Amino acid sequence: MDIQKIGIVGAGQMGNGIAHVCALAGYDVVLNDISQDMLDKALALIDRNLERQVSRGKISDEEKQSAMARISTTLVLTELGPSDLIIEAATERETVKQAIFEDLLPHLKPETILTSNTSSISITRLASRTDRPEKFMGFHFMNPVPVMQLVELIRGIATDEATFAACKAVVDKLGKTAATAEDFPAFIVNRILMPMINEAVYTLYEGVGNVRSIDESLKLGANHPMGPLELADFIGLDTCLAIMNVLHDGLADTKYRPCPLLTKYVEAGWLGRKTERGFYDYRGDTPVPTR
Ligand SMILES: CC(=O)CC(=O)SCCNC(=O)CCNC(=O)[C@H](O)C(C)(C)COP(=O)(O)OP(=O)(O)OC[C@H]1O[C@@H](n2cnc3c(N)ncnc32)[C@H](O)[C@@H]1OP(=O)(O)O
Ligand SMILES: NC(=O)C1=CN([C@@H]2O[C@H](COP(=O)(O)OP(=O)(O)OC[C@H]3O[C@@H](n4cnc5c(N)ncnc54)[C@H](OP(=O)(O)O)[C@@H]3O)[C@@H](O)[C@H]2O)C=CC1
Repeated sequence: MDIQKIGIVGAGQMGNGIAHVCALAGYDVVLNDISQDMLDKALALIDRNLERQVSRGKISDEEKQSAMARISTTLVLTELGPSDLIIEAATERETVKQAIFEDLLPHLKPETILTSNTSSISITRLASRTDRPEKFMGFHFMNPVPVMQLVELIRGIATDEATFAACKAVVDKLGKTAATAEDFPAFIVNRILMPMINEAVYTLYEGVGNVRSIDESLKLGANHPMGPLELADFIGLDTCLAIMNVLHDGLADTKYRPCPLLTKYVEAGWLGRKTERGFYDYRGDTPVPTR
């Protein structure tokens, strides 16, 4: 299938990054969210991130302007109806994602491909609640989307080859690299990354180190670009907890139990950078550890 129009649901940090790279690659993009404020913020951020690429000589000002012109935003989910491909990037909660697909389906063309940017949730289960499980896939971008090279492609049990080939062609056109993963909880990247982040929170919880020493240890001792707690704040602590819960429930192994301290931060609404407080407090000029 020749994909030209892409509908993106959810204008948070992933949705805006996905809109950015799709528009830059020449796709027409309609970005949907339930909050006008999120849509406005997303457009402003895309503009800023494209400008950063212009100032570093990565793209021309003309390319930036055409990319911006290819993005429209809407609060009305049904306006994604004419899309050839849907990329759902709303909150990491299965009921939210199911409801979005349910509301969207009656307005879509029969050939439209459905995908989810979920970090962990079963693609097979999400697909089974739609009228087209063979045209449903996991399309998992990494954060920050304009910078990270990888896209994980996850087939559900029913996904057909034409759907996989169409999604792979999109990844190629974005100039990114596809890795295929089987549909098991959290796929490849988060199966490995999230237990490490959770272990860093246990290390903090048990007092083995503080926020700064834990992050510095992994940055200077293992050459990670960000420490695990800094990265958790960057991803969003609600998303990290949701992924650990999917691993714990789906694999039924206590080694995946979420650290109670991670739960406590989420309960406090300290979700990391997006709420300006998590393992660090971002409200001042420089991030200050909260422990
Ligand atoms: C949870 C999931 O489901 C899956 C996931 O995504 S897991 C998370 C995966 N992501 C990571 O692990 C990210 C780890 N961190 C990093 O790689 C780096 O810290 C980083 C790329 C985010 C920033 O790198 P840095 O060297 O500290 O910053 P900086 O020098 O300012 O940026 C590097 C480049 O990225 C660009 N950049 C940084 N953040 C950006 C953003 N949000 N949007 C667009 N461009 C951005 C910069 O413009 C710069 O570009 P050039 O190389 O062209 O100059
Ligand atoms: N953060 C990361 O590093 C990565 C996340 N992902 C995945 O991407 C998805 C999005 O994550 P992320 O962008 O970080 O999350 P954010 O919290 O930044 O954004 C989610 C957005 O979805 C919106 N939303 C919630 N419900 C609906 C709905 N019914 N219709 C439309 N929009 C809705 C939220 O609105 P509101 O705020 O008003 O609730 C919010 O704007 C998740 O599935 C996550 O697991 C994948 C890779 C990396």
